[in-house]
Amino acid sequence: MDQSLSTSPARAPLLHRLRHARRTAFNRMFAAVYFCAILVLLYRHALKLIHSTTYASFLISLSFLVSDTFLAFLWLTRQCFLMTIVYRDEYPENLYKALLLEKSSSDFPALDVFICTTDPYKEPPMRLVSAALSVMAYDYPTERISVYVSDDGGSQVTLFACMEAAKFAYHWLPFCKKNNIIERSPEAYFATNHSSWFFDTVEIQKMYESMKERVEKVLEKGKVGEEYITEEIERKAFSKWTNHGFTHQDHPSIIQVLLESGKNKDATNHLMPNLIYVSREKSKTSSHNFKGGALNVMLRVSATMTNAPIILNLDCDMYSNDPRTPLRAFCYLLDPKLKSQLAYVQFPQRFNGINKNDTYGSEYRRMFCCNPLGLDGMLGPDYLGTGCFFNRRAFFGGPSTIVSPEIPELGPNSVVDKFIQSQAVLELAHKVAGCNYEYKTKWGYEVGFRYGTLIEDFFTGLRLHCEGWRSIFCNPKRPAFLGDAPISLEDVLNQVQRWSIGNLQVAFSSFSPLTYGTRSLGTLMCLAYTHYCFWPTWFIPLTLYAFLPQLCLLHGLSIFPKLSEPSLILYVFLVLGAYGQDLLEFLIEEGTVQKWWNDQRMWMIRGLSAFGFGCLEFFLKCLGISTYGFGLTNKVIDDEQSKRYGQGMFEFGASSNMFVPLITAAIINLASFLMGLVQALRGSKMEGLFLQMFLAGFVVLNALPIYKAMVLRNDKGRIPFKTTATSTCLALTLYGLISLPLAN
Ligand SMILES: O=c1ccn([C@@H]2O[C@H](COP(=O)(O)OP(=O)(O)O[C@H]3O[C@H](CO)[C@@H](O)[C@H](O)[C@H]3O)[C@@H](O)[C@H]2O)c(=O)[nH]1
Ligand SMILES: [Mn+2]
Repeated sequence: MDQSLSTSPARAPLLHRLRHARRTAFNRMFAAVYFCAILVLLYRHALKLIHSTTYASFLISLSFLVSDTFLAFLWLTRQCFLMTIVYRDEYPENLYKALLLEKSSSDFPALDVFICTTDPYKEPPMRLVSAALSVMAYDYPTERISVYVSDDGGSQVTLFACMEAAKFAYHWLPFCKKNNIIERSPEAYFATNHSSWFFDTVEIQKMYESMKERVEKVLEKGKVGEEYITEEIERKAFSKWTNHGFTHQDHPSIIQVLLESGKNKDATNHLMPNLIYVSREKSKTSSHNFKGGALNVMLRVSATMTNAPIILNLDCDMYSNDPRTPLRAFCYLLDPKLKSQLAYVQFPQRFNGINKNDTYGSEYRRMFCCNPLGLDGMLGPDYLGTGCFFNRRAFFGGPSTIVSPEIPELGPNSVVDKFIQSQAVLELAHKVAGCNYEYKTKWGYEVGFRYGTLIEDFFTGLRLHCEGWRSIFCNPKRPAFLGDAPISLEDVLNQVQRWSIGNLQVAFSSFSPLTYGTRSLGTLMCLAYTHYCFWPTWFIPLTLYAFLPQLCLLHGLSIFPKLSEPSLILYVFLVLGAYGQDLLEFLIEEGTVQKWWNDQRMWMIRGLSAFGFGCLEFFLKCLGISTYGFGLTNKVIDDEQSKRYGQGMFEFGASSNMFVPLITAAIINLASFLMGLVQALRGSKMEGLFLQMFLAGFVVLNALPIYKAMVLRNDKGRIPFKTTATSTCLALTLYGLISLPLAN
């Protein structure tokens, strides 16, 4: 499928390879044809608008012109992902030869890993423990690794879990290395089949289970009881929580070094990595900027303690499933030809435990796999929020312009020459973990994860591209990090709502011609897509297409071309072309037809719910009427719920407002489809209404699980009666409302 293209000179050992996907030529040709078809469609809408004779037909033509213009914009900006698709492979085995490394540990750069966690009741601490251990056990000089756990929940349970992880690491690290284990997350390893087990597995599994029991007991109690404290130093650490006035939203910074690589050794007398627990200062009077804020604190605290040139960022719900991952990233980050302009290497986000046909499209194949491949060929993928190796220098201005922070120790070139537990280091670390540090400092404006707001993710990427860096996307067929996806529709939609609010926030704060005026067209398209893909361009056209033609059908009004009209071909081409190309793209990236079907269904569902609610909430916030937070995705799984998920059933359950527009659309489409069917059976001429009926039928097909959950199911995941009733009332109201202009 692909043509090969070496990026290294002929005889030097190959570190990585770039392949251009052959289908780009087809994509380009298809885009040209499709573009012409869009122009014809818009021209047709404009003509109809000008020649409309009634008020109703004017309104209808205007709605179609507006929504198809939005869709055209969306299509146009999406093309940047299809024009230059590339794949990469890396060859870590050549790293030693290519870079003349002696395999002595000092040849490898130090690596700081940040793992974010927030709420131990939504993000099980054992999940965090597994994530941390999977990184601590990397096939990489252990003493060059420092793992920083960022606890935004300020919870002693999380600190306890980290202490337990440190103790377990004493056995786990040598066990993994001796037996050359692939899955170095204990949770994932013990869940694998017994063929990959060794004679000492049972013993270490016992240790793991007993650690798990302790952590879960402490979690249940909410605090660490006397019986779990074995050393004075631990008692001292936990005493911070008993201080008067300590709450999760209001407390001083807590930094606890749990393992120090110079001092701590494992069961086989090898050095351990550093493991540091950090809970930044919180105060009710200053905004903490959620995960973005946490990452900025991590950047500063790690600078004072280890200041590694390379940073890996992980969420507590993702673990590393390949112990050679750092070496893979270093094939790029240490490449002499690339390294001076390379800001980060992003690995794909892949998930475990997704059901057979991916009911909720939770793989986000397009966003996490397909799109970054296209961006990589152009200017580099966006930062996806986790599983990303950064060049620390990239946070301090462009490749040739360095922005030095006020405190020189925080700069990327500063060398830490003191022990991490020395008083000077700890004092500075506590200071820079303070909640007001960013206020009126260069850090607050120019350094760090710039958009330390609700959502930092995609946008850090944008900023780096703008300043002359590039980034790299690793092949999605070789995942290096795995996580769990939410398994209830409500959780999925809340997550998307948060993303859409974050995108809007950044779109409004940064998308100005002044900032981006000098960028290339390709960059602008990517910016536009990433900024706008989550809002009106989804939900306005979708809402229109899910309601208007069907309501008109109920009134017997024809608004699409008749079967005999030649312009029908245009409609068919536009719809089949878009869906067909999308399906193809999906299948090539290892998708299946059923998964694609569910994914396109989720596109509609998201468009009819989360995006609209996200927009609404954002504008209410602008008017000062509402406030929103980072609604964490729930990672605790209910057994019954997960059983239903396994069977591919939709999980509605809670009576969420988010479902109302969805169910309303489902009711209206079913009603209008049935109406059309009855009329057709009665023998009325349906030629003018055929396309509308077809559209309603398509929505009905997509909405089958909704009807089932409304009437046929009795389990806890069914749609609550209240939601069905509200939606029915809304459907009747809409029917009534549309009758008014049509009556004229
Ligand atoms: O105030 C906060 C809120 C969240 N987090 C952490 O942020 C991470 C992501 O939160 P999660 O609830 O798991 O969000 P998801 O929607 O599942 O995650 C996706 O979307 C996020 C942005 O919305 C990205 O940051 C993630 O990398 C991406 O996997 C977790 O480790 C949280 O602990 C914090 O550190 N502080
Ligand atoms: Mn997550």
